[in-house]
Amino acid sequence: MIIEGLKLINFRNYEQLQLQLHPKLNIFVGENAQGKTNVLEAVYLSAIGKSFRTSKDQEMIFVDKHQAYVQVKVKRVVYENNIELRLNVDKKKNIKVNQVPLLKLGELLGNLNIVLFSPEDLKIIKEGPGERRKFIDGEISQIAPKYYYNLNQYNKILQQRNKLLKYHKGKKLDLEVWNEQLANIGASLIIYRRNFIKRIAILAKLMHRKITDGIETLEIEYKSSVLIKDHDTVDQIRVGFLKELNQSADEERRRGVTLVGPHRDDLNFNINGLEVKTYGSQGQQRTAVLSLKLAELELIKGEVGEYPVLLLDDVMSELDMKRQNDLIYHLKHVQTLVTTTMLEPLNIKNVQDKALFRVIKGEIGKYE
Ligand SMILES: Nc1ncnc2c1ncn2[C@@H]1O[C@H](COP(=O)(O)OP(=O)(O)OP(=O)(O)O)[C@@H](O)[C@H]1O
Repeated sequence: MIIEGLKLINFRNYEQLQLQLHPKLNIFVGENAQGKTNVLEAVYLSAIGKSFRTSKDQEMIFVDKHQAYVQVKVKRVVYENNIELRLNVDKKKNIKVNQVPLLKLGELLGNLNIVLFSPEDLKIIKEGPGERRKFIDGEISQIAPKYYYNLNQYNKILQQRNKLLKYHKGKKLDLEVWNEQLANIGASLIIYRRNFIKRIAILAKLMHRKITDGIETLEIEYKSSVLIKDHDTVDQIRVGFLKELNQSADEERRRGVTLVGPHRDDLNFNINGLEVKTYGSQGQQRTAVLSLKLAELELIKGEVGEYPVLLLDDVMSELDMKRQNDLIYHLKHVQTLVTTTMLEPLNIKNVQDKALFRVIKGEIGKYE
């Protein structure tokens, strides 16, 4: 799929922008704080319904204005999607796809698939399990909106269960009904995660092998908080989950919080048997994330039948020549939006299919 055009009104530092995109490589060049990332943010918003930089929609509205408008025209193999978002200062945002207003944010997912690679993604490797869960949830939600719905349900049940535990901390409490609900929906999340991680792990291993000329083996492993076996069915997982909730009941009462479940899952990244977070060099960590991102492209292609749009925010110039070449090789069939402060470090001389844009103070023109 490709984005044909983008229109912004009062979005971040763009008062008015109408942009035609190239079907392959689009490079946005500009000094710091000119509005390069804002363009990627608008695209991300049209795909996911949220920003990757802020949880407050209001921050994306041009200061002192009341509404921001974002329109993205997506061309897919057999149909087109016209996505429109209106962010409002004092009420919820409105989203339309092909003129039809959406009732829930989840309905937007899948209309435009994207993969974002930004310096922040190193957090997936370097920081706590919450970052890795955010990654898993974001990726699965894009290809399986049912997962997004289940995840929201799970979080609601979890929140209420935690409230009860906290309120009755140290006291006896009957949680049977809550446990049943948590285990039911939690088991389905675990199955989705197990399958997704299995698939992305295979693809990322292949990518990483190629990028490192076969020297490094990247393994990604699902560390489920609930004890599961490889071929457990959803029902077996549900039963196991319930058992663990019962076993940890006393501890939960003491601590006033839910101790078992997908909200405590994690991922392990190993290179040649060593944990990347602890033993990997900066370069290895960056390459592991690159492999993961390339794997995502392939996984989405396998799932929806088309490559997603790739957003590279300020990461290209951080890669060495070999890795840039590997990346560009993989992008032959993928529409890509790249931001950079300088063109020189980018190894793109041999890439014919491209458009260069110059970004200055919320205006975009041809790069001359
Ligand atoms: N709501 C807003 N209204 C008006 N301007 C805004 C708003 N939010 C951000 N900006 C402006 O947008 C600019 C930052 O844009 P952006 O984050 O896209 O920078 P960038 O070109 O990617 O820079 P860098 O290379 O530093 O990452 C800043 O000048 C900032 O003041």
